[in-house]
Amino acid sequence: MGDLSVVEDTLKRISSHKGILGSVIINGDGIPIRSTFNAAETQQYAAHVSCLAAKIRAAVRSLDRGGDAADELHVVRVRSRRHEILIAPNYERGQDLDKYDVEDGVPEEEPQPKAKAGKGAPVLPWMRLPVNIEPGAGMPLESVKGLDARLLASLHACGYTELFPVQAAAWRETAGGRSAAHDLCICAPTGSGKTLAYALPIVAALAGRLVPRLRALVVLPTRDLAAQGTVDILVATPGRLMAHLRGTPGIGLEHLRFLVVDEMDRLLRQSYQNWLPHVVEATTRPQAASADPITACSSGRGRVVKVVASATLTRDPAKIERLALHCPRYLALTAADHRYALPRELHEYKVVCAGADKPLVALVLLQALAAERVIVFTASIESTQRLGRLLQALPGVAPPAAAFSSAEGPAARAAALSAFQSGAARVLVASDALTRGMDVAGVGAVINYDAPTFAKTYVHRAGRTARAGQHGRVFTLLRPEDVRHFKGLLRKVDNAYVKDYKLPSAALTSLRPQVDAALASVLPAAQ
Ligand SMILES: Nc1ncnc2c1ncn2[C@@H]1O[C@H](COP(=O)(O)OP(=O)(O)OP(=O)(O)O)[C@@H](O)[C@H]1O
Repeated sequence: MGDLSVVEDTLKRISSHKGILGSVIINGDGIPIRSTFNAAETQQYAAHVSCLAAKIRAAVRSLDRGGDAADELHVVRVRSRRHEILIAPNYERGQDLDKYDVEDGVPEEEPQPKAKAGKGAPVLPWMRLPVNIEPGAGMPLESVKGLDARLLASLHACGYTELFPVQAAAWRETAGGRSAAHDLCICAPTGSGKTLAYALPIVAALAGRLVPRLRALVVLPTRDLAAQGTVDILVATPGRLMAHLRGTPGIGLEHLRFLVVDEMDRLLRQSYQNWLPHVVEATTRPQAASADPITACSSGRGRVVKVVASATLTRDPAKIERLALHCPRYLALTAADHRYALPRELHEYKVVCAGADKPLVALVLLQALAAERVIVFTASIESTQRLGRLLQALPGVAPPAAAFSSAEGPAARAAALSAFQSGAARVLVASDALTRGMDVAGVGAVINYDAPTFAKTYVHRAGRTARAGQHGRVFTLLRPEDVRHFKGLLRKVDNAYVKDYKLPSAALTSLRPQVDAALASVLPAAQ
C-alpha cells in the first residue's frame, strides 16, 4: 500500500461501528502489519483477508476482461454484516512522490484468474518467436560493428572487454542505434546486463547531437530522478517524471527518440497520474520532421523507438498492448517452458526451522558467511527494522549491519546503501523496496529471512547476487508450514535447484542465550 494513513483513517471510522470485533491490516504479500487481535486470530484473519482480496481482484479482472481496472484499482470496499474489507493497493498521494516511488509490500505478482495462467494462456504472436540469445554468445568489444571510438574507450575505462550476450543481441537488432524498424522487448535474467543493452544503442545514436534536448526517456520503478535542467537522457520514476513534465522548463517529450520502460512488469502496475497513457500518447503524436541534427537514423525518422526490459517480463497481451509497440522483436534469454530464469551462476539453499528460531538461524548463517557481503530480505518494513536492531544489538557477534526500507527517508536509505557499498556494513537488511534492479557490486549471498510469497519476488531478490557472471548464493529460511508453498513457487522458475543447507548445531546451541537476551532487549523497543 502506498499510504497507510488512508487505511488507518478508514479503520478508525469502521471501528466505531457497532459489533466490530477488531481489525487487521495486511500488506500486499498477505503479511499482517497491524492487528488488534491475538497472534493466532491475526494469522487466521490475515489468511481470510488475503484470500478474499485475491478473489476480489480476480473478479474485477474477469468483469473487465482485457482492461486494466484491476491494476488501476484504488480502493475497493466489500461489506457484510460483520466484516468490512478495504483494498487499497495503489493509493497515491500527489505530494508524496518519494514514498510512492519506493513501496514496500506491493505484491510482485497478482493472483491471476485460473483461465489466464498455464500453457493455454494467450500469448502475442511475436512472443512465440523470440530472437533466442545463447548464454555464451558475448562479443569482444573490438568486433562490435559500428561502435564509436569514444564509446569503445569509455567501455574499456569501465573495465569491460566484451558485450554480454543480451547486449550484443540488442546492438544487432537496433543496428547500433541507427535502425528504428523495431521496438524491443528484452527478457533476460537479473544481472545479465540489460541496462547497457538498451543504453549503448541510445548513447550511440545520440553521440552526434548538436543541441541538447530530451531525446531519451528511461522510466524505472524506484530510482530517484538524478537530472536537472536541460538533458538528453532522462532517467525517472513515474512520479518524478510527471512532476517534471508539469513543472520543469525544458523537459518535454516533443523531441523524444527513445523510450525505455525498465522493469516493465512492475511499472505497468504503477498508475501514477496515468503516466503510461500520457507518455505513450506523446510518443505516437506526429512529430515535427524538421532537420533534427542529432538523428543519424537511416530509417523511421521521427518514430520513437521503445525498449522494454525485465527479468520477469509479463506475457499478458492486454498489458503489453498498453505500450503500443511497433513491430516488436522479443529478445529472450530464458527457457521456453518456464516463466522466469535465474542466473546460471546462482546456487540455492533452504534452511527449514521453527519461526521462533529464525533470528538465531539468520545469525549463525551470517557467521558462516563470514567474509561475504550479504543482503537479508524480510517481508515488511517492521521486520526489517526489528532484524536490523537485533543485529546491531549484538556487536562482535553479528556482523556490522545497516537497514534499508521505505520507512526511512531518501537520505537515510542512501546512507544505508553507501555504508553497505563501502563495506562499513557487511550486511544490509532490506525490505522488498530493494528487490528490483539494485546493482551493488560484490554481493556474495542473499538471505530470504522471510520466504517470498511470489516467484517474481524470489527471482528479483536472488538476483541481487550472482550478477554479471559472478557466483552467488541464495538461502531461504522456511518454517515447516512454508515448505509446500515454496516448492510450488519454484515450479515457475527455471533451473531452480534448492539444496538443504546444514548449519553447525554447536553454533546454534552456543549462540542461543545471547540471541534470546538481545531479542528481549530489542523487541519491546521495536514494538
Ligand atoms: N559488458 C559488460 N562487461 C562487464 N560487466 C558488465 C557488462 N555489462 C554490464 N556489466 C555489469 O553487470 C552488472 C549487471 O548489469 P545490469 O544492472 O544492467 O543488469 P540487469 O540485467 O539490468 O539486472 P536486473 O534485472 O537485476 O536489473 C552491472 O554491475 C554492470 O556494471
